[in-house]
Amino acid sequence: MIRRVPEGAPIVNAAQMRAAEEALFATGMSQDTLMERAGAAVAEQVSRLAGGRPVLVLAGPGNNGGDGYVVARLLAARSVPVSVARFGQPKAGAAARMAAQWDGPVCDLIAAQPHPVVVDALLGIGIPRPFDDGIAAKLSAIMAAAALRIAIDLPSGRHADTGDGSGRADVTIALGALKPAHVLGEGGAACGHILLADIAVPVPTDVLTIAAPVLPKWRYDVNKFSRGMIAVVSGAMPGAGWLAGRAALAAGAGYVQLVGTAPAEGAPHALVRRTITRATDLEAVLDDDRIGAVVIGPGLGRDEDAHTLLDIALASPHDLVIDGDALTLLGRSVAERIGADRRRVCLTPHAGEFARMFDSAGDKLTATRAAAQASGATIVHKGPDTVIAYPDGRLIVSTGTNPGLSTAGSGDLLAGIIGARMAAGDGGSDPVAAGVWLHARAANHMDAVFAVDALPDRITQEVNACPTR
Ligand SMILES: NC(=O)C1=CN([C@@H]2O[C@H](COP(=O)(O)OP(=O)(O)OC[C@H]3O[C@@H](n4cnc5c(N)ncnc54)[C@H](O)[C@@H]3O)[C@@H](O)[C@H]2O)[C@@H](O)CC1
Ligand SMILES: [K+]
Repeated sequence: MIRRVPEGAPIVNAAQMRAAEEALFATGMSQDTLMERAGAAVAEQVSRLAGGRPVLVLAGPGNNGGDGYVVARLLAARSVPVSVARFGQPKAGAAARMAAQWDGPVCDLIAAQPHPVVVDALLGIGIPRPFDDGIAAKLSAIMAAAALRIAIDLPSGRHADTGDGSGRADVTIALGALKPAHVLGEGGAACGHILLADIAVPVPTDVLTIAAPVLPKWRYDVNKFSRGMIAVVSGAMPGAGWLAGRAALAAGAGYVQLVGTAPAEGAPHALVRRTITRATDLEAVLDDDRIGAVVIGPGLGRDEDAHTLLDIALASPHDLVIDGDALTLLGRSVAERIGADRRRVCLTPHAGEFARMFDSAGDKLTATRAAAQASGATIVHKGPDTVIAYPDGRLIVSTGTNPGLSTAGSGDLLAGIIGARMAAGDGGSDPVAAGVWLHARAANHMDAVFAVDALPDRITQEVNACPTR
């Protein structure tokens, strides 16, 4: 499923969210005001999504439940048919005060009747404990009978920071900021579409969801080199290099050289083949200061020639996109060898490649950030949740993308697109994130099953639709 995830949205963990709320309370804002604000934002969305169907709000014991009581009251005020199923006694404070203001139909969760629309306000960013058997069974029956399940902040039972647990929703309305659970792994998928309710809580963070890029505007005297000249170093499986080169052209590069001892044949003819006799001949090809970026790794193989080609690419002064086999060849010595102190380097590992190069303990955000800081490279840690980490600590997460992208050749395209954007010059937004966005965005316009060969044309459409500056 392609999930809607807000672009450029802040992501914070539970502790950071609580600290942001506390900072606001310290300025004199009351918890009731904030809860009213959260409830109003959620009620607005629920009323739109419910389309007149009866709504059941499941209200838990904490502040998430408090939000639920506000939502019920505001929906009733809009004449939406709504009732509340209560789970546990609302805790003293804002939650209890909001519960006391609900004077509509209410029953215990265990006695709740199925409804077409269910609003899950049982648990939020508090640490969830598993529900006891009776409640768990009742909850799954209520959820199974619903046509639309809307979770407030998190599907109840999911841990905000890890996404672990068992809750599930069709739509999750995140309050104030996204949490790691909304974007990472199976937990992210379990949240369904994500909406962000702006409750005006300032959340300082350097972790954001990906956003549409701005591409650098061409100068009046633009030429094939200034648009971006890239060299794709092709190895034992030249088809992969061909895909990277084809995608680089599609993503706007002005001149793409496909270099190898056996480059792939076939269209497009704009792809310039530089067939070399021996791997060592790469040195002369890369001795060209018009080259804006070198892409190496797709289909490189791991034989002796592959080592030679990689050594020469690393010895060149060019910016690098390193993918596939080249990552495996670098392994644990990646930081020492890539020379990220004298050029831009982008590494594009999937989970297996990442584990061969870096310590992958901890969650994906933390591990990827540490790897970027240790290597000095920008890292695109691919997967259903792609995490981009910059050496300065910033993170960008791309998630919710068409799972049809999970096919052989997809990563080759991505390496080529990133290479093209890196070589396209400055002035736009970050070229690595731009590449990841274009790849995902193009895939989201395809059906579930598509051939990667068909993606480049769609990538070109996306490039042409991007604003420039
Ligand atoms: N902090 C604030 O001022 C605001 C918080 N908001 C809401 O408050 C939420 C966080 O509130 P809380 O910290 O109260 O956390 P929760 O609402 O997640 O509730 C945690 C409570 O549930 C209990 N609990 C957990 N698992 C249970 C189980 N299996 N059976 C029974 N009880 C269980 C815990 O012991 C704890 O008392 C946010 O997600 C958001 O929805 C919003 O109202 C905005 C303002
Ligand atoms: K919830």
